[in-house]
Amino acid sequence: MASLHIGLIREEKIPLDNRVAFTPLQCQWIMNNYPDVQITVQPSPHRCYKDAEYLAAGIPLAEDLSHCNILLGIKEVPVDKLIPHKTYLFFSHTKKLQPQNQAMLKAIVDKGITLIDYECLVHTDGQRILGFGFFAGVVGAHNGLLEYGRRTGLFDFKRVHECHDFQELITHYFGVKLPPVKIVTTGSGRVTAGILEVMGLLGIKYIPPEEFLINSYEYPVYTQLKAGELYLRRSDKTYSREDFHAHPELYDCKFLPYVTCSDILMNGIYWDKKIEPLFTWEDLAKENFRIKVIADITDDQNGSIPCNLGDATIENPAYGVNRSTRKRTAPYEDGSVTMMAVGNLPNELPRDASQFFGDHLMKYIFDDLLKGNSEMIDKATITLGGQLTKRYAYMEEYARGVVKETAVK
Ligand SMILES: NC(=O)c1ccc[n+]([C@@H]2O[C@H](COP(=O)([O-])OP(=O)(O)OC[C@H]3O[C@@H](n4cnc5c(N)ncnc54)[C@H](O)[C@@H]3O)[C@@H](O)[C@H]2O)c1
Repeated sequence: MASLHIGLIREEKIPLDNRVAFTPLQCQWIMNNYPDVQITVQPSPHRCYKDAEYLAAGIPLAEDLSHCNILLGIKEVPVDKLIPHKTYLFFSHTKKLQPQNQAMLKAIVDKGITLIDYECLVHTDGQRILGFGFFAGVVGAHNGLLEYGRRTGLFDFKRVHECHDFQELITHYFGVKLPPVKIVTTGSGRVTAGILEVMGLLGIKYIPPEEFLINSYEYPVYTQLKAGELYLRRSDKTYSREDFHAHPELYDCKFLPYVTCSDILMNGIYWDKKIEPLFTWEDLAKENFRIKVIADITDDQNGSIPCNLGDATIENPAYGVNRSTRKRTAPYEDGSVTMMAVGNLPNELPRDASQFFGDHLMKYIFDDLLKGNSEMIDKATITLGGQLTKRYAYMEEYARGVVKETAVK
């Protein structure tokens, strides 16, 4: 194996991200276990792991990373920070020809850069390898409960970002006795795994969907609706995963009965424009709409949750939506549903989110990255030395800077 020098770049996209691809201890482990690998960290005042923590772990800091062959970041890299002829790994958000990143991809081509996109790294069954969904689910579930507690005045939680890390958050759950709240969760991916983690930590009892629909409980309970329980093909009332993914427009959504028997909705299901929303504005305005708080972790504006009117912030994660006027209100106003909708939830637990990410990077990607000649890496390589690879040839006009009206956001 040839010797390799990895650089961890400082996040520069505004708003500044606090996550990182490898923690100090992960860097130390790599340097101890891979004698041919060196790591250098670009100093950063806003990274969740401080420069001093990298130094304490024996990882050198340097502003200039021009000696590194591979540069690892998280978010898009500003054009003027891209170093020519390097190999970069980060979430580029370019494969759907997103207009906001077109200039960056053009610069990547012009500067002869190799771009490997984390989002395109998949297992052989097509499942994405890297993502931050689990901690989005943890933070979203916590925030959903917190908003319910504040809305009803029944209990209060500390904010997640005021905790050092997940371990500290868990200590705040000791001895918490929640009121008899009914929580409906959707999805089965990483986000939902994070939601279920919080349900488990708080001792909230799982109830199967069919029982949840008809029963009341004197203790807190939740149910989980996976896609197969939420969507049925209109023609024959069946569900097949492949068919649903290929033809979601042929499926009806079966969520409606749950709006009348749930207090909190925690939404973690994948959505796109062809998939029916969970309910309509008309349903929201009805007397029997019982849900008081929606933690929309999936967080598509006007998406699976029609009353998602856009993002709130980590500082103020919730707003209200008046059920009749459909207007944004203060979070807990009478006649409104409380919406918790934040697009960067993992940034509330950046140390854990980074560690989780780095673990998966080490486990599933690192060896392929070092040895080269990897199909998995090839599939995620958008540009090689500034040339679009065959798989991404459809981006040719976009990469040249040609503006098309069909591009998606
Ligand atoms: N608010 C935030 O901070 C935040 C953070 C991370 C993820 N998210 C969002 O949460 C949602 C879920 O993320 P996740 O990490 O759990 O995803 P995941 O990749 O772990 O799971 C997605 C699930 O959707 C299914 N799916 C994939 N493609 C599909 C298709 N074309 N049609 C129907 N179903 C499909 C998969 O089978 C899988 O079960 C996504 O929309 C994601 O963008 C939000």
